[in-house]
Parts: sequence; structure tokens; C-alpha cells
Amino acid sequence: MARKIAIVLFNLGGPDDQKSVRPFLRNLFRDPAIIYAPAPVREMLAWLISTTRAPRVVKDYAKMGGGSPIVPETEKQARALESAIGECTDDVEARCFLAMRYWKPFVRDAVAEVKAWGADEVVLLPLYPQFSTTTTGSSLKAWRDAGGGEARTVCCFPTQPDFVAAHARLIREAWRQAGAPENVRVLHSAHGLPEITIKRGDPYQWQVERTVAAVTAALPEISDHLTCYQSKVGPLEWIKPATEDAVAEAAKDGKHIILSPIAFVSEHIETLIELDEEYAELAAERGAAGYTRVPALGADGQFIDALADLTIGALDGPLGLKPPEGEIFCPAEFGRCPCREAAAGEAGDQAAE
Ligand SMILES: C=CC1=C(C)c2cc3[nH]c(cc4nc(cc5[nH]c(cc1n2)c(C)c5CCC(=O)O)C(CCC(=O)O)=C4C)c(C)c3C=C
Ligand SMILES: [Fe+2]
Ligand SMILES: [Fe+2]
Repeated sequence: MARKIAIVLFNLGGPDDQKSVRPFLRNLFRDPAIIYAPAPVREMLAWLISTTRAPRVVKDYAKMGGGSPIVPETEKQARALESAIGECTDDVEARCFLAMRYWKPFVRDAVAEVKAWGADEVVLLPLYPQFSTTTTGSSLKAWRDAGGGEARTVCCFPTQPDFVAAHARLIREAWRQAGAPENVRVLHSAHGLPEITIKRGDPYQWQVERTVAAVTAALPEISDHLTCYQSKVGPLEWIKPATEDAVAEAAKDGKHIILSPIAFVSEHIETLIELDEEYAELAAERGAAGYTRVPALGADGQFIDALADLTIGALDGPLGLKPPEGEIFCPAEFGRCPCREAAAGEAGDQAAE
């Protein structure tokens, strides 16, 4: 009988209609991985921020048909990944389950569905290429808290070769479709984080830089690249440069901007509204020579191959968390990356043998 492999795809989730915008935001701001404050203060802040932010954000979701496309987009990735695994392995029945952190289908729903299906093996595959305590860390904790149990776990994949090649190809295609302008600057835009999160040892920014270095190396025909960070929320200092400032600066320098979402793997509010509307308008206002947005990876075949490779690699490995690509470890200052914990665990096991 074929081995039943459950692949759990984690992402942030998004409201599916107008009335779920506020509770979705409330779930997000209640997360201790997002707001570092004692529970009563956090609960109060979550209520306050979601109540005041929702009316503005509802309008943005309305432009996308009322809700976020993140679940339908992840469903497409899930079906494509099931086919890809089926093509490269015998005796395996692979099924993907969606586990969204702040809206339906929730992580606890995925735990129940995986159990009901009767999986022989479970692979946890966060759809966040770069590890952050605010995303992957929070999702894996939610999995444990919901009684998901130990499973083969992909930590992150910032330099997975097919992932990097897919990004480079989509950037090259976008540039050529824009007429291959010479005065081009590629802005690799990642979701930002508060500086305090990085100071506490979050490896996200370091990993984003590794992704951009690898993608840049695969694009020798374009020499001008910049990494920047978008979607700032709240009063804290966030990591810089802000994408907004990078767009304005590139426009001032007379550049054609190619904007690539380097840390998102599907289209959602922050690509369709922030990149396609807000920054496109800013670029036009400031007189940029052009503005071309590279699509998110979505169900791109080469990206799906990357996910299949990560899944098969995880199945070949031990239970628990597998360091990214087996060997890349974040520097010691980023102690909150679980790849360091996994490495420390293995070293301990070897010493005990
Ligand atoms: C303090 C707040 C936030 C941090 C830190 C943060 C990190 C972070 N988020 C993503 C990916 C996504 N975020 C999305 C929406 C979203 N994120 C925040 C706040 C923080 N994110 C908010 C308030 C929202 C909702 C929209 C809004 O009010 O502006 C989404 C998309 C959801 C959708 O509905 O389409 C994604 C995906 C990453 C990768 C990340 C850190 C690495
Ligand atoms: Fe976010
Ligand atoms: Fe790491």
C-alpha cells in the first residue's frame, strides 16, 4: 500500500470576507511573536489596533473582491505540489493541508484533518522562504500547541537552487518584457520587521540578504540591485531601507524600477495593493523611467519543484527540524533560528554516542 504523506503548508492567512477583517487583525496582534507585551496589555492593544485599522484595510480587501486571495493561491500551490511529488516518487500518496496562522483554515483545523486522514508521515513546510520568529516560528508553535505532534520540519529555504532560479527567471522575464532597459534597478522587496525583533536574534534579515545575493548572482546582465523592506505597521523603528524610500530614490536617479517580492510566495494584499497601487503611483509621481512588478512565485513550476525537493529532503531526514539545506547555519548572533537549535541537538546526540 502507498505510504500516506501529509504535507502541511503554513502561511499567514487572510480574511475571506469583509466582516472577518477585524477578527483576522485581532488574531494577528494577539500573537506574542508579533507584540512583545504581557498578555493583558497585548489583548488590549490587539483590540484597539484591529478596531482602528480595520475600516481602512477593509477598503483594500474590497478592491481584491472583498477578501484575501491567499487561500485560493495556496490551494493552487497545494494541488501542483501533490502532482509534482506524485511524478517523482513511487508508492507515495501525498496530500497537502493548509494551515493558516490568523484565519481559516486555522492550524488547529489542519491538525484535525491530518489526523483524520491517517497520515503515515507528516512534513511541515512553511511557505516562508526565510525564517522569522514572527512567521515560521509562530506557526510551528501553533502546530505544537494544537497537539500536532513531532513531524519532519523544513525550517527555511533562503538559497534553495530552484527557488533562487525561479526568482531570477521571473525578474529576467519582467525586465525583457519592459524592453530590457539599461537604466534599470531591481528592488528586492521583503516584508519588514521591527528592529527590536532582529536585535533579539531573529535571522530573517540575514536570510533575506542570502536570497538576494543568490538571485543577484544568477542575473549577471543586471548590475543594480537593492534589498528593501515594506509594510511597516505601528510606531516602532523597522529595518531599512523602506521600499517606499527606495522607490523614491530610484525614481530620482532616473531608473526603470523592477520590483520583485522576494519574501512572499503568493499574491495577497501586500503585493496587489501596496506594490501594484501605492508604490506604482509613487514611482509615477516621482518620475521614474518605468515601474514593472515581478509576479509572486505562486504555482510556478520551478518553485513547485523547489517545494517538492524540500519535502523529499525532509522525508529522507530525521524527525524534527531539518537545518536549511542540511548545512547552512545562521551566524551565532541569530540564536533564535531553530536551525542552530537543530545543530546543537545533533552535536549533543553525537557527543552522547
Ligand atoms: C507588527 C506587525 C507585523 C509583522 C512583524 C509582520 C511580519 C510578516 N508578515 C508577513 C507576511 C504577510 N503579512 C500579511 C498581512 C499583514 N501583516 C501585518 C503585520 C505584520 N506582519 C498586518 C497588520 C497584515 C494585514 C494587512 C494589513 O493590515 O496591512 C500577509 C497577507 C495577508 C492577506 O490578507 O493577504 C502576509 C502574507 C511576513 C513574511 C512577515 C515577516 C517576515
Ligand atoms: Fe505581515
Ligand atoms: Fe538558520
